[in-house]
Amino acid sequence: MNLTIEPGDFVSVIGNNGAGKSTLLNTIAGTLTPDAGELMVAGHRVTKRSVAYRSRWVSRVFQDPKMGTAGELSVAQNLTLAEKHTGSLSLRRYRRADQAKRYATLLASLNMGLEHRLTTQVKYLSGGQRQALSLLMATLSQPQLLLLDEHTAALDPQTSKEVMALTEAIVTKQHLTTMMITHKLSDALTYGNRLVMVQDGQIKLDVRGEAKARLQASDLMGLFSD
Ligand SMILES: Nc1ncnc2c1ncn2[C@@H]1O[C@H](COP(=O)(O)OP(=O)(O)OP(=O)(O)O)[C@@H](O)[C@H]1O
Repeated sequence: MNLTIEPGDFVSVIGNNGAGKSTLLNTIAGTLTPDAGELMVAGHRVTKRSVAYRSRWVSRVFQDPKMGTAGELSVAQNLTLAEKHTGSLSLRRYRRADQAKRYATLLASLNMGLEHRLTTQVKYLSGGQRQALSLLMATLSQPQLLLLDEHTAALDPQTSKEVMALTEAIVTKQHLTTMMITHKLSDALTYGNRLVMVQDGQIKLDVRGEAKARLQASDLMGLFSD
């Protein structure tokens, strides 16, 4: 597979079960090391580097809302952890006294009522609230690459819509380079400037811009059955 993601790309990745989508994301994130080939992230050769090393550039939101947050910790404590991870001085230099106010402002932008739940343990949040928090935490550091691994698949249709709208808002506001695996063709068509279809470990289709905007679900269904 040879794939170059350009800065600012928002790529939807689709494909049949077993096509290789997760393997691709795992290889980029570093949970899988390829037998051959090379992987560059933000100009750095990271092929054999650990997940932790890459995490300064790469953030990930998983399908399972429990994966991106610490359930025993409060909403505020989770945000503090994410901030510590960013190493961002601009974020760190805020005084502790400002923290609650600043977190409330950040959380209010999610429109999930989380600004009133700062001291609530995350395990008591709904899946949608938890996934929105995961998204916020994953993007606090302004990552060079945001990986979304079917991050709305475990949510009900309405919440899934809300989290997708939130995703688009955050990605657009921060100009994040993003790869999103999804089985929802409508989401793949609606969101992002580029669509990649993976089949048998290869890129079967790679369309962007106008060509992507013209794509219909029926075009993709035809390719799935090829
Ligand atoms: N470390 C590995 N070494 C060799 N083959 C692997 C490895 N990990 C996964 N595979 C195989 O690669 C293929 C692609 O799997 P992958 O999980 O990437 O598919 P997927 O497109 O994400 O599917 P799904 O939509 O079901 O999640 C599968 O046949 C899987 O068994």
